[in-house]
Amino acid sequence: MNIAVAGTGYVGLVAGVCFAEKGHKVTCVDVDVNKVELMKAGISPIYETDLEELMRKNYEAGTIEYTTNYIKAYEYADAIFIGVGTPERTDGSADLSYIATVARQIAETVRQDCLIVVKSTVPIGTNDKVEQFIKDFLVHDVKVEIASNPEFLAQGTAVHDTLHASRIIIGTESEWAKECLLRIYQNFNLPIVSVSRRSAEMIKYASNDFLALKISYMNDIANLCELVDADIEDVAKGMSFDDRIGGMFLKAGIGYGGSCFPKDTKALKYLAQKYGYQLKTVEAAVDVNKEQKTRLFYKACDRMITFKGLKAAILGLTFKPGTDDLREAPSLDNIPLLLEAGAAIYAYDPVGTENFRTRYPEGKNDNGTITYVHTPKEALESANICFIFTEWNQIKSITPKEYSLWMQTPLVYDGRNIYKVSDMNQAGVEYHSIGRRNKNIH
Ligand SMILES: NC(=O)c1ccc[n+]([C@@H]2O[C@H](COP(=O)([O-])OP(=O)(O)OC[C@H]3O[C@@H](n4cnc5c(N)ncnc54)[C@H](O)[C@@H]3O)[C@@H](O)[C@H]2O)c1
Ligand SMILES: O=c1ccn([C@@H]2O[C@H](COP(=O)(O)OP(=O)(O)O[C@H]3O[C@H](CO)[C@@H](O)[C@H](O)[C@H]3O)[C@@H](O)[C@H]2O)c(=O)[nH]1
Repeated sequence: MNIAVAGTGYVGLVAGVCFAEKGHKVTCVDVDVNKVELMKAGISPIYETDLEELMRKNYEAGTIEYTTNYIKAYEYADAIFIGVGTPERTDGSADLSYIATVARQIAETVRQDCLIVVKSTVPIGTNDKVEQFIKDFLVHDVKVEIASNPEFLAQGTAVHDTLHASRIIIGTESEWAKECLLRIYQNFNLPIVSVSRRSAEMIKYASNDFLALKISYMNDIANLCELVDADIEDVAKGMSFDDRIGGMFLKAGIGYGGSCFPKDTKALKYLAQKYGYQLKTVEAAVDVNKEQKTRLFYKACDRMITFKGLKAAILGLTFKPGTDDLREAPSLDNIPLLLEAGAAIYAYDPVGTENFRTRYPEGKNDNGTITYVHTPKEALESANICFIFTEWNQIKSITPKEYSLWMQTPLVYDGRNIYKVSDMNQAGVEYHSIGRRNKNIH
């Protein structure tokens, strides 16, 4: 089929490339000229495993193209997928302005019957509004219908998650729309769950918020573990054997970040409030996460008399490994606090440094300074304190002994529970992590 995709971020670009890979003719549209030029040159504007290879393969085969010319892309498309952002507004609600812009552009350009598929995460009822909006502004006498097809990929594994998705959710209001989506996904050979549009929109939020809740629950239990001298890693392991609980997303740490969990929990909380309902579980997940993110910093404050002039090694800036994305990363909560306290920060991240530098330029920031380094060793050498924010392999491969060899004071605050407490203590490191008591400190 002839498919257009609006937005070439994590969702739009990966969906477009995978549709091309599965035999469709795809045109990816973005308003960002630089992104489009990069993609035409075979370069992915986002850091994702396997993406560039598939982009090049399909571009050379002529099954995918990139453009800023939405008119050409939309006018004779059989289906248009919308994958633009729905960021958080200051009140927690989802900003639908990008969706509205694309909807208007579609209404004014489509010249043949067309299925419009909303892949972006949108509040329940948005698809209805998009349909009405497009019909209100439709220029040509054609049939348009809206379907919901939320996306479940995770960053860092986006291509794999799309080609091997656990399920494809299609939310439609007619047999025509359903048949069309079934045809689009025919070659993916994946389980398809067909529901109403509103249920599909809810499945996305309910899934993300459940995972966020699971993480916050484990973080809450982890904090209690520290008080009662239990070990959260052992607790999670013991829980994971129960199939009803499952082994995934039980990892306690420095709180969830990323472009989705933080905003989607707040958006559902906001939506519930709008209907006069208090979504207490999700609210609790949000509250726990907020405190979790700076818990280690405040623990360090209890231990230190000052950060002024001290060398603080920061290992990991991105919200998770496998991505250069900094959205809602714990580093963004903690580094400003350390700078305010006067620390001399030496930050290492294998791919996130350039993005971080645009927000915090090298040199003096607030009362402190920040220096970006190329290796963990440069960050750790002569350091007085170390914070681990991301569990990159390059960071996991630092041995406990190296901390005590390289640092002036081997004092480590690990937000990802990378090491065994006993290994760190044996190596002479004062080690603070999440949900596990440092046996050397009472
Ligand atoms: N990032 C993820 O892992 C992920 C996973 C599942 C769902 N989602 C949801 O998918 C949506 C998109 O997320 P993302 O992370 O891919 O966003 P993103 O910010 O990475 O990309 C959005 C893209 O849309 C482009 N754009 C804006 N207006 C446009 C227009 N009028 N026409 C064409 N392009 C336009 C932007 O230039 C940008 O390149 C959000 O609703 C998000 O919640 C994201
Ligand atoms: O046990 C865990 C698992 C994850 N995290 C953290 O949770 C955040 C999100 O991680 P992850 O879910 O792996 O990454 P995302 O790319 O944000 O993907 C989530 O958000 C996407 C956007 O909606 C969804 O499509 C995905 O299904 C969903 O996993 C990160 O900060 C992780 O460090 C934990 O703290 N403990």
